[in-house]
Amino acid sequence: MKTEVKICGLKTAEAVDRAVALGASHTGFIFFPKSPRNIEPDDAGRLAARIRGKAKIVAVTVNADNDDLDEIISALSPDILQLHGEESPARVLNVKAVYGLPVIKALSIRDADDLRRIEAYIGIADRFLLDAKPPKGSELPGGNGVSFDWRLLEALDDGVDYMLSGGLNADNVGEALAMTGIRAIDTSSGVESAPGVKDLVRMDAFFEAVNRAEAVIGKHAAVAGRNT
Ligand SMILES: O=C(O)c1ccccc1N[C@@H]1O[C@H](COP(=O)(O)O)[C@@H](O)[C@H]1O
Repeated sequence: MKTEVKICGLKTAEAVDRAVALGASHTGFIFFPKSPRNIEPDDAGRLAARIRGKAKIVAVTVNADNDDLDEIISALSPDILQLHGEESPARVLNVKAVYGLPVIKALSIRDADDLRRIEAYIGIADRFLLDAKPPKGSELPGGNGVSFDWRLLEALDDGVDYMLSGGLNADNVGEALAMTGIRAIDTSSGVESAPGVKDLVRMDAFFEAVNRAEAVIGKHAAVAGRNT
């Protein structure tokens, strides 16, 4: 099974084109003024037009109100909304009812209690994005380049559909895929040369690492299959 890869925080045509050429399944555009990856809705709409239909277009928002969502959705026409703030289950339901778009609810994880917060959103959010808790002092709820303890995911019910996020880069993504068994991942700062600056070489390296890990995992599965 091919790993779904979301490249988030895209701001340039070069980065958008490269992400899709490399096989990204999802492209993320950040609407959060404090972020170095913040993009104006019209600019995001122009970039998304280059790749619409080739990869899912995800609008990433943080505690956005309906006025903000109206503007973003009308400029971008995203396939998916990623709610990366403290949106309650009731707010997620409301957003889905008003806009009729699938919602990825991001949750920040540091310990087992954080992971249990998923339960309140089951049957409401279409998918989850599990990110690390921001370090103390960070103004960003995501995009901090930090990972959480992936062993916590062992406690997660098999039926929970999520993307793994937080500090993934070419050096650790193979281990993340092998350890968690997840086939849906998300990265932002791990493919940048500076905050908000996507680096095509790092993007290439990230996808190479994913492809290498898939080949190894596939081989192990084939051997296991022969031995059963
Ligand atoms: O990237 C940001 O600046 C950002 C701002 C506000 C909300 C979410 C944001 N990013 C999300 O966080 C993940 C993880 O980032 P990283 O790989 O650890 O840098 C990113 O992919 C976005 O979905």
